[in-house]
Amino acid sequence: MQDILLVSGTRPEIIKIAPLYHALKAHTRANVQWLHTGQHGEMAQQILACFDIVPDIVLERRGSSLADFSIGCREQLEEVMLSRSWSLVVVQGDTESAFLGALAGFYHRVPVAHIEAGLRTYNPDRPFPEEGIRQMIGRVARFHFPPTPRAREALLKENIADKHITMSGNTVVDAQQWVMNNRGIRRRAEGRGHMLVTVHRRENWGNDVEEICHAIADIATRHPELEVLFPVHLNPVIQKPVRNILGHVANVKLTAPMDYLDMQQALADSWLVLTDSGGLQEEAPTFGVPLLVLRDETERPEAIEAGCARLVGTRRETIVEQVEALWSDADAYRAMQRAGNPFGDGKSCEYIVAALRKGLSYTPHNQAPDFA
Ligand SMILES: CC(=O)N[C@@H]1[C@@H](OP(=O)(O)OP(=O)(O)OC[C@H]2O[C@@H](n3ccc(=O)[nH]c3=O)[C@H](O)[C@@H]2O)O[C@H](CO)[C@@H](O)[C@@H]1O
Repeated sequence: MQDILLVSGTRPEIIKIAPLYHALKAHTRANVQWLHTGQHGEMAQQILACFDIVPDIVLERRGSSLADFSIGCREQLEEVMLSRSWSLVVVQGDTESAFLGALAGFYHRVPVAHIEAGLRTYNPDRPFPEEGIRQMIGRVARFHFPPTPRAREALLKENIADKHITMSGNTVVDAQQWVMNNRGIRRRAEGRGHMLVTVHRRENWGNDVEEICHAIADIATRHPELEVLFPVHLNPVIQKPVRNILGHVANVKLTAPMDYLDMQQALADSWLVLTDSGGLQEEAPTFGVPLLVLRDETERPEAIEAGCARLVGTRRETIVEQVEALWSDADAYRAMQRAGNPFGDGKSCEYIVAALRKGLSYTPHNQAPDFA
């Protein structure tokens, strides 16, 4: 029996690996083991529960600094790697957990599969440290699953052999389909719906968060009939300015971070999304909800090119102008709504399982593949 190790650490990783876990369990005879590194704690448990996943291995988070977390995680991963003869390690994205999972596979000569491969800004400072981590995982992975043609091109330019690359779309869309099918998520709002806002990225800490909040206050004041829903990240760097600037605006509802199902429901019920989140850029088009990206650049330009999102940056006046433009121009709004989702068709896991089945059957210690 082939033993496959799925490594997760943060909220977005769990969301994007969850549908693959279910697909591998349903369509192969492999022994699929879910490992959680503990990088995100309580928030991770919530998301795992949404997808009916109980991790097989949970590492103990040692220390609060990234260095301490890394050292502890590396040590414990070493024990896990030695505990059996793994056939494959699967990592997703660009976190420390993904990097350590990939490194563990690499050192033990176990093939590494990288989901959401090939995202690039080629600016190691933005996003930091993700851009560097993505590139490093790309160097050690055997199977690369870029979500889009652009991501595939980036990998080819980095001299990764075509035969090791399978363009799969983003599994985030599979995750959405899973909750639509299994949890009944669908649009329930009547009329326009609310404006959903999230901000958490490091690049926006400080003055940019304040500018964004002032813009939201301006919009909410001009349109008292528009409800603004803002799940506020727990980081005090975000909490403080958001509560100071928006805490008393009547039609702005500040909430705790939402669990994944509530977030998908909130997304489905939105008129417009304002965010610096990567995941939401990929998710909003599934529900046909236009999105404004509160950043100066994005490693997901596909949404901008497809027309379902606009890059607006963090200047107060520009944000207000862009929201007003969509408020008053029904045609422009509809065009964004109808652009479709450039990140995937909900079949990414099917493509990934097929590619792994083919690829793994050639590795020497897997003479009799268990992929049925
Ligand atoms: C540079 C970059 O782009 N990096 C990305 C970034 O990920 P991100 O920006 O997508 O992260 P978030 O916005 O935190 O998560 C999004 C997911 O969470 C759900 N969500 C959100 C708020 C909430 O209240 N409840 C929820 O359920 C939401 O629907 C969505 O699915 O960092 C990760 C490393 O941490 C990286 O791997 C990832 O490339």
